[in-house]
Amino acid sequence: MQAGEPRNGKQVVMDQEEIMERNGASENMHKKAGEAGIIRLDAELGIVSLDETSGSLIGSPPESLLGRRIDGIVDLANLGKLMHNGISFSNQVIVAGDRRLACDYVPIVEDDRIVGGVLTVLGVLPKETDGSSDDLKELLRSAGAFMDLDYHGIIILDRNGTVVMVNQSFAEVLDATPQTMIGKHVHQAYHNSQPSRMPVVMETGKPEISSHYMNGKEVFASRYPLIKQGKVIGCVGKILFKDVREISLLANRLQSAREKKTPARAIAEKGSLFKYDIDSIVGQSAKIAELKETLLRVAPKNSNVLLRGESGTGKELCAHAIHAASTRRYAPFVKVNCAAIPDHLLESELFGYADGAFTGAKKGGQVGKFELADTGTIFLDEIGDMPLAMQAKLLRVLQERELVPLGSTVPKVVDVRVVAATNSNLEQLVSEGKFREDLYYRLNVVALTIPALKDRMEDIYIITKNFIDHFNAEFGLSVQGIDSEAWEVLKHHNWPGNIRELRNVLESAFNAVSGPLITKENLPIRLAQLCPHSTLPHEFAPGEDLESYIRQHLGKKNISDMMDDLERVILEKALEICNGNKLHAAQLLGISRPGLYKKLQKYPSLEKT
Ligand SMILES: Nc1ncnc2c1ncn2[C@@H]1O[C@H](COP(=O)(O)OP(=O)(O)OP(=O)(O)O)[C@@H](O)[C@H]1O
Repeated sequence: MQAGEPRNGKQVVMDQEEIMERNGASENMHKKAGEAGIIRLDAELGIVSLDETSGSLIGSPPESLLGRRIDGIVDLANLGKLMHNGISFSNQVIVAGDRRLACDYVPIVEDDRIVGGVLTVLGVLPKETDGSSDDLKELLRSAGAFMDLDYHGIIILDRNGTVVMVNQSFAEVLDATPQTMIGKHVHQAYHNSQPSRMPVVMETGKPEISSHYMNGKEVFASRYPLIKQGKVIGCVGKILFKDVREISLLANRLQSAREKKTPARAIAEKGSLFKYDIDSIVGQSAKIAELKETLLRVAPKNSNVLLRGESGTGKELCAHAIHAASTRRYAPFVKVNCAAIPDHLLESELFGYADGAFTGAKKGGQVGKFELADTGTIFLDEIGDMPLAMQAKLLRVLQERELVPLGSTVPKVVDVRVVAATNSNLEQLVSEGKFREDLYYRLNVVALTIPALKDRMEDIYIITKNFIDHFNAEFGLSVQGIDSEAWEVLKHHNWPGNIRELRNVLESAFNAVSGPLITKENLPIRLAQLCPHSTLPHEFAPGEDLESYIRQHLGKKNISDMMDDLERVILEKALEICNGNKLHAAQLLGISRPGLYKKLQKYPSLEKT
């Protein structure tokens, strides 16, 4: 259909009503419009129907407008492009003759195709705004198109201090709408706020950037005088940060990334602010590609995530990646290892305590991890080891989004996304009554299983290459790779400790390597022993006869080293019997969970396996 050609209004209107209902546009638009005029357009911006109000607001009888293109009747400036591209806007200005009209626009989409749109003419803007200079009017027309799309709040004043343009984002900070602000002097348009600095900026002609209290919030804003041929014609203000705390969070992160030499420095130089992000998950297997895709899909949502997988597979790394790909990325990421904290300290660690809550408590109390993670992400590692009493308290915080610090009666509201991880069989713990079923369902909203290294052995090459690069930088070496005999050893191992074990093996090889390639001799003895033709002297290993070990090493190793060998084997065996469950292993060994963690720190290859 050509522009200007009359249309069969009735038929098209009925179709569009139907489409609008489906798009959810109709009801909202009418409600919002009140006394406003409604103009329905087709895909080429031709007028399909319009009401009396639109005609009188535009200043022409409706029948003289029907069938014509809207951009031939009013000056849409850049808004025309948005409408053509199916982008909605609100409270933008179009010019009809000498009238400036405030308008909203919603496209109508059917089967992913833009079939038309609804332009709501909200009203004629007050005359005083027309006191702006021609230069300012021109600027406003071209500014209109981008202002509504800008995340930052933007406001424009004319030389008299009258608001001539303001976007949704800015108005939201004041709990207002652009329509209620436009036409008012800036001092009347702001409520519950510090007086605007923009009139001052127009007086001095000097831009300013500073924090400002608006509607009870401290924002960070810039203001620039608009100068044409040496004359101030208005002022533009922009809210750069809607909460000044965002700035210090960002600055702290940048600072710590700058200070650290490796690996955060390297990551920062790559252009990322985060310790780890999705690119830190190395692997080319289909399993890892699928995992990364899922991580990126769930990251922007706010749902709790449960990461499952054997120890050392990269659950913590994935938690970091989720945080870095979420909208919470500039807020804190706080990790809590539920198994490593003694039961009686866990509550105060998570929720904090008030002044004088218990004997020995710090003066002034202490902020808990949940509060530290406010607006960010809390990573609850080893959630399966959380004591039952604590599980009930955690559930309450997840449900009510508020916590009460130990010894306090005042609840605190927290906005925290929970990513939990476990290598325990939670379903079994639930059936044994050791893990609350309701908490299980709360955490299990999105469950992701990280594959074990043995199930994606094709990744071992690229992960090894990455660790070699990493350790070359850390050790100041230039190791080229791994010789074929050493590769045989790595490939025959079944990696119960997964990537963490591979990393530890390579780190220990870097301590031993003397040439360009890592050899079998540079690998830990217990690994090299797997190779059938090993000639290396062996260490005490599980299943070995204790007496023959002692005979072989007496006089070669001191007693403390031999005790360490023995301790390592005992710990390894206990963990194996308990399927890696540290709480059970600690009970079996007759020590506390934190005590077990302390011991495991002595043996890198065992730590957390
Ligand atoms: N895909 C990967 N690419 C590179 N490094 C990885 C990968 N997965 C894990 N790592 C590294 O392996 C080590 C162990 O990872 P991580 O701590 O995330 O494992 P985990 O599953 O949380 O372990 P645990 O269950 O014992 O807490 C870390 O040094 C981590 O950076």
